[in-house]
Amino acid sequence: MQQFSCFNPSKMTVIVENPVEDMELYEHKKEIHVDPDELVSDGGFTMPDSNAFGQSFRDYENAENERHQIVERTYRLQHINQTYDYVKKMREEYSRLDKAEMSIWECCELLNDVVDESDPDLDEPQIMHLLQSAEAIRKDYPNEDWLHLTALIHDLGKILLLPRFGGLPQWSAVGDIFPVGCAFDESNVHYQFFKENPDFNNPKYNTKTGVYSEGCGLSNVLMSFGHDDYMYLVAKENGTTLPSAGLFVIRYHSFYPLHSRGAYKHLMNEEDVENLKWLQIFNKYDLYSKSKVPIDVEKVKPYYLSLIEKYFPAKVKW
Ligand SMILES: O[C@H]1[C@H](O)[C@@H](O)[C@H](O)[C@@H](O)[C@H]1O
Ligand SMILES: [Fe+2]
Ligand SMILES: [Fe+2]
Repeated sequence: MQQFSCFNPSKMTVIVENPVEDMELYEHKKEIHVDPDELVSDGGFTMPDSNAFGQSFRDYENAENERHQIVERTYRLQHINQTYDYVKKMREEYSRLDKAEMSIWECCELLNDVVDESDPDLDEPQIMHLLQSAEAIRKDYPNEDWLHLTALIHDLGKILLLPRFGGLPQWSAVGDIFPVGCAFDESNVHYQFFKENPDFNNPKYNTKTGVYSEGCGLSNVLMSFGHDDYMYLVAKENGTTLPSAGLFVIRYHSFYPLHSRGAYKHLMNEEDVENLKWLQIFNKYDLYSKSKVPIDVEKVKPYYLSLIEKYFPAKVKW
């Protein structure tokens, strides 16, 4: 894996958004300067050669894999049903944040009841995945506490599957994400299922830029609705002080066609290009920390509670 090859640890600037401002406008930003010496690109965390089932990671073709059919069904429904209109409707509904009030840690605990049917690499409770990815990234980037917290919360949006949060179907909560309103790129997994999406043949939505323009910036692009966008909305609307790179990682961590295959780059603006470097770092820990090695929750809990207190209000609207 050469995911770091494009990461140039020269003096980096991370933009922090003022949470009360409309972030789509990218105004009123504070800047944090990160010391590049703190950034260890390959330290304590070792990437495994195969996943917890002894197979290669992200193998969507392997019919021997018993989870294969469940995963394929999820993607089939996702690709057929996630249309431009559907996404607009869901974003409106979930921007209201009227489902619950609870702390970030309470939400982590809720993830124990969530099963993700899009993931060929993981059948552990989701809370383990949160802690495994956070602890893995902490090993290599000990001083970037915002990155540890970003990892801890990146998948919390999967509560969308629980009845209290709308009990959404798997295809509207998990899996890789992609833009709607422009042509679906062939690098999406199980691309063939898009042919049954009503937008596939709609000339408004099926050209390379569709309803967007070159370099318009990802924040102006509607993404298929799921746990990434929901958690981004929750973090932003509750006034998190996480830097813009943290919000970007949360919002696009499932955008594999972009961060791992380089598709849709024509929609990015300069700030996206900067933030993508962090996302590509993050992805290594998100994907390759999925294992059967458990984390002692009680031991690490005080550390994560301190980060939650630093970056979030005590009660968060969901
Ligand atoms: O199956 C996985 C899982 O749902 C992850 O949480 C998501 O971020 C990935 O993109 C997806 O491939
Ligand atoms: Fe995810
Ligand atoms: Fe994840």
